[in-house]
Amino acid sequence: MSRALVAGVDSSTQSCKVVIRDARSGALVRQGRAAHPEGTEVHPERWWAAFQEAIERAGGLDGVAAMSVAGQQHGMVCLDESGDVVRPALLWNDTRSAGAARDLVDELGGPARWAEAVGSVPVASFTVAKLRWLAEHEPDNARRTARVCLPHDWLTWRLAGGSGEITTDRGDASGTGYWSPATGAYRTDLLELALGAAPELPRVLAPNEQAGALHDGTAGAGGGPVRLAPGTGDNMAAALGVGARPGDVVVSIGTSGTAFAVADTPSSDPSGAVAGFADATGRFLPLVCTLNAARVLDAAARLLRVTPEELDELALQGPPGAGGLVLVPYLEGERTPNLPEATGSLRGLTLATATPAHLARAAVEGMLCGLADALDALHLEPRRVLLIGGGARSEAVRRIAPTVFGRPVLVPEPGEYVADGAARQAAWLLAGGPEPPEWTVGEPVRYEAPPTPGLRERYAEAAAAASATART
Ligand SMILES: Nc1ncnc2c1ncn2[C@@H]1O[C@H](COP(=O)(O)OP(=O)(O)O)[C@@H](O)[C@H]1O
Ligand SMILES: O=C(CO)[C@@H](O)[C@H](O)COP(=O)(O)O
Repeated sequence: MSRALVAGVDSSTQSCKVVIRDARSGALVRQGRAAHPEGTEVHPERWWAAFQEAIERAGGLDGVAAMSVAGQQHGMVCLDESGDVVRPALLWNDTRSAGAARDLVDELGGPARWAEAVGSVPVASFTVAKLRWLAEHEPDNARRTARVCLPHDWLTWRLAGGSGEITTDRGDASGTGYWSPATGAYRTDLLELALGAAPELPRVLAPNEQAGALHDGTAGAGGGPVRLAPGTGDNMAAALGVGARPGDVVVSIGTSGTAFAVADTPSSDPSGAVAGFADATGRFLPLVCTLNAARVLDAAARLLRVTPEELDELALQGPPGAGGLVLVPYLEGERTPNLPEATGSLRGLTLATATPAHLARAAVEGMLCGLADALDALHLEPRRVLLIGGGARSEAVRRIAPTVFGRPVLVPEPGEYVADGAARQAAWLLAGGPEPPEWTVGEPVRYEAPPTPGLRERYAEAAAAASATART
């Protein structure tokens, strides 16, 4: 009998990736990817087109028995009574809803009230803030909105034929700002506070509950329809894909930078730095997110007119600390710290530091300093720090990270850990049982180096100056 395969999808900010793996062992069989459009508002049909292209590049779904979709968190997908998309989705990195988030925090009585209600204090990224923006700026679209869901919910629903019930999971629901990880229930009062109405919300599935089946009649392995697992947010899927255990902190350098940990109990941080998310297994996922990660390196490479590999070489030629040159990487505003209107800045420019090597080094160090602050905000003493995401493919990032974090980092073999986590979720649907099936993840490579003296302090000063400018 042929072996059963599972497909895992990562519909993230910049692209859609598909992996097809053996359901039992987790061995990679084939994979594909396709780009998403630029910008912070995207019509969901563009994700669908990229998904289909990625599946085709992965050689189709032959032999696949179950599939699961992980997606970028928080994106606001509004549907009307007929299931048509009301307007392009506003993505997690669209900061137009910053004022709406501030208003919502005030209206509920301050950040502590939100942290208590839903585990997180909303900033521009959260769906709840985007819905308030919609109510204020596009009241006709707000009125037309009969259902609200998230990117992975919409793709899963579309795969099942685009009619009937929409579903979600605990992980992604926890990024809306109107679902509580601690109680496992929606706070429709907060949805109403934001939108002035309570459109229908996706049903929150248990971690290995079936979301439906592939609509187009594609027969799965064994002749039955391809079964759909609940799917989840991309960070929750990454935790599953990399096999994160209590005591691990995962630092992901994708479009966003995230630092997160698997926890047995819910968290709530009234400072707003740590989002108290749920994970994809029934546990919790405290997470700190920055808006500026791998694309800081893309921008530096563009400025210097070099390839990513050449940027790595330059950064590794530059002296630790970049001779005092500090790049504060708020290129898209920032989320943690919450400075949606901030811009990037360069400090410490002298004749000596005005070289490509110094700038490349400062870009890598500045981006990593933002993530070091994220790690600190978790207030954990991690057993392991695992580095993943597109930016972790950079040799300079791997070698410089320990000098900034002040601890060794472990880098798993480069891979698509979000899509892998989704595939593991699909395998869990097939296998049943209380825990996902054990898949072997290769031994990570350990990078170790002494901390660079004074670097974090200089960054803190430069970031404080950038933040003071943004607040005036
Ligand atoms: N070798 C590399 N060096 C530096 N950055 C890289 C490298 N490979 C990929 N990246 C960066 O990774 C980013 C994409 O990471 P990914 O985790 O796929 O993002 P997302 O999931 O948010 O779409 C891009 O900005 C890309 O430039
Ligand atoms: O908003 C968050 C986490 O709260 C982001 O991490 C998004 O989920 C987008 O992820 P990437 O596309 O950068 O992986």
